[in-house]
Amino acid sequence: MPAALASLKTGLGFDVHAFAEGRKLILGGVDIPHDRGLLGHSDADVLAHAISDALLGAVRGGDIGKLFPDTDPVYKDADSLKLLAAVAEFVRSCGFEILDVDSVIAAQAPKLSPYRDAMRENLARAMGVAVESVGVKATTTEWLGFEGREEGISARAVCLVCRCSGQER
Ligand SMILES: Nc1ccn([C@@H]2O[C@H](COP(=O)(O)O)[C@@H](O)[C@H]2O)c(=O)n1
Ligand SMILES: C[C@@]1(CO)OP(=O)(O)OP(=O)(O)OC[C@H]1O
Repeated sequence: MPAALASLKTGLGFDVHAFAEGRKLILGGVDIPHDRGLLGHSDADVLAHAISDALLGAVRGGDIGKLFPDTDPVYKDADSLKLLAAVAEFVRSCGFEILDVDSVIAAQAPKLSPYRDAMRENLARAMGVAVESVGVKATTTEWLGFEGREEGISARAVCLVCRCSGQER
């Protein structure tokens, strides 16, 4: 196998947060108007968390809770884009470059497509990659499951990273 191919790693991330009254709905760093927000120790940005876990998975770096424990008051109401930026730095410190990220949010409501590009721009900036390297999609679950009952939102993400130091790209 060519060395460049041998240095590619994939990552998968998944996260869920429940809706709660009196919380902001922050997705991909965008404050989205809605009657409820997501509950969490941090700002509960389920999309930023799924992408963080995908990146950590790719470099076998554990998961978001290992890096930023939800028992640590430092992360109370934390801006998850800042956590994602720290994860991206950790990925680079392991010798990997972030090549590509794709994601999907499962939410019955609200309609998320108007915020897609703002989310992509925020996430790309946080990770230090081009906006073209970041995909964000949304789907309902056709009223099925906890997302369909509007009890919460889930997000899934995949990424591709490359150990590029000293190798041809
Ligand atoms: N919260 C959501 C969910 C979906 N979308 C957009 O609607 C399209 C159709 O969704 P289905 O679940 O009915 O397949 C989807 O492809 C998204 O473009 C959305 O914006 N916000
Ligand atoms: C992000 C962290 C930060 O303490 O808290 P939560 O907002 O509860 O989010 P979760 O997805 O449960 O991940 C754990 C934590 O790392």
